[in-house]
Amino acid sequence: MLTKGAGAAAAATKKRTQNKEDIQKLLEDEPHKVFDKVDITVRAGSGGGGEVVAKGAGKMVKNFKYRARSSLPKQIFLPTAAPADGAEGASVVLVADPALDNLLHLHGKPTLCGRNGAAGNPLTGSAGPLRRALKQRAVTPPLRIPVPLGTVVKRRRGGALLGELLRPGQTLVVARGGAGGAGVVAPAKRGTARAGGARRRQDGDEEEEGAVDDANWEADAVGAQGEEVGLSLLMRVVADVGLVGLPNAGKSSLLAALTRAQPEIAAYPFTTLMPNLGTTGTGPPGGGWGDGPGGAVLADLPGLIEGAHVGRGLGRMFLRHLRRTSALLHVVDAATGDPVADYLTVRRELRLYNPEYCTRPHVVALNKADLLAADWGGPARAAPSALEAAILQAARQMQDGAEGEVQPSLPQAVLTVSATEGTGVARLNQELRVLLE
Ligand SMILES: Nc1nc2c(ncn2[C@@H]2O[C@H](COP(=O)(O)OP(=O)(O)OP(=O)(O)O)[C@@H](O)[C@H]2O)c(=O)[nH]1
Ligand SMILES: [Mg+2]
Repeated sequence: MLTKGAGAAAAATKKRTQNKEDIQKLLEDEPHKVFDKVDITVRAGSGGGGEVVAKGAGKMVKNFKYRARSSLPKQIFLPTAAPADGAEGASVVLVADPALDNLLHLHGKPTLCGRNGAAGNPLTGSAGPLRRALKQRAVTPPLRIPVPLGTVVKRRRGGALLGELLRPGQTLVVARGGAGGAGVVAPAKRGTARAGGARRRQDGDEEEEGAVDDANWEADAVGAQGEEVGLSLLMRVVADVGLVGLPNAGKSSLLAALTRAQPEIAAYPFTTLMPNLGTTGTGPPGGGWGDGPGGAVLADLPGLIEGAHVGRGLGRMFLRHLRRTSALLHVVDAATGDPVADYLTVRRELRLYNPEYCTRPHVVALNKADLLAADWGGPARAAPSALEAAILQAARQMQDGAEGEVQPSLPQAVLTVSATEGTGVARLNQELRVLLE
């Protein structure tokens, strides 16, 4: 029986280790698969125990009013202070941290625990030090867990929504600390005599039978257990504008041109695996940028391909990150065979995933204009102005072709830009500002 139990325990440990290794491997190899969700368990601290003071406890102290030959006693009895309460246990609080953009730091963590409350103690515990100014309840600092903006918190069991963290610094208490135990005065034991208030214990065998009247008197002094909750955290990018387009269209390059962000840029598809955020400047048009209040937050998402709405490529995993954006910036590679078809592919994927997405106001950026100029007049390449017109035309056709319910929006502007050379970027910035107003 014992060996069997030991075997099961060893198996459980092995499984745990295996799980941990799996998570570690996943985090190293494919973090984009789990960057926006994690399951964690949090446990708040338990309350500290209340102080237990014997009834009539105290001590004899010198009576300062005593004068020779006065009738006052030389010593008087000083009862102990009222018994102190235990401190409340630490609550567990989630805090929206604008510096974070994923939930990877919470993977593979054991249960996150708040500290237990301090026991009631007139000197150091909940009653505070004896100095009056400091004599306040001891406070147990809560356990603060940083999460990125846009985190949705659900209870793992049952899936009840506990809250969302959208503003920087916003907090959400997910597990409350246990209440501290109350300070109690122990009932007098039978067979304990007091003389002059001082406690004097009688001999052994009498104390032995010292039964207590209320057998449960000590229960009040015990601190309550802290809450333990299993949570599912899900993050959705919070941004004003979402950058969408086929892989390799230059979305990350445009984000780098419009903001201070420094996303990875490379000449192959699916360079971007996790959303990158950046804030546009509010400086004068054309004259540099700088982050400041009022700047728009742009989110550069991984490339979309045909079938993304059913999960092809990085598909659905990222389409949902558009939920909280209020406008879209379509990035189209103007130097491909058919930029208009590329634009329509992305529009269609958006509509198939969520019809509401393609009704949002948007701007089209025809990127890589420098390549267009290089081999001007080639058979497959149209002049920028003709391309812009063709995109508008296609958008109108899509709008006309829509059946009833949802009207896809027309682009508010179609601009030819070059992310690498910076042409048209200042105008694009302006258009985005207008778009958001
Ligand atoms: N000539 C030229 N090349 C550009 C321009 N913008 C981007 N590129 C190049 O296009 C390639 C892809 O750029 P990215 O910004 O990584 O494209 P992306 O859309 O973010 O790609 P994914 O993240 O893979 O979806 C890189 O080699 C860039 O240097 C441009 O305006 N002109
Ligand atoms: Mg990219």
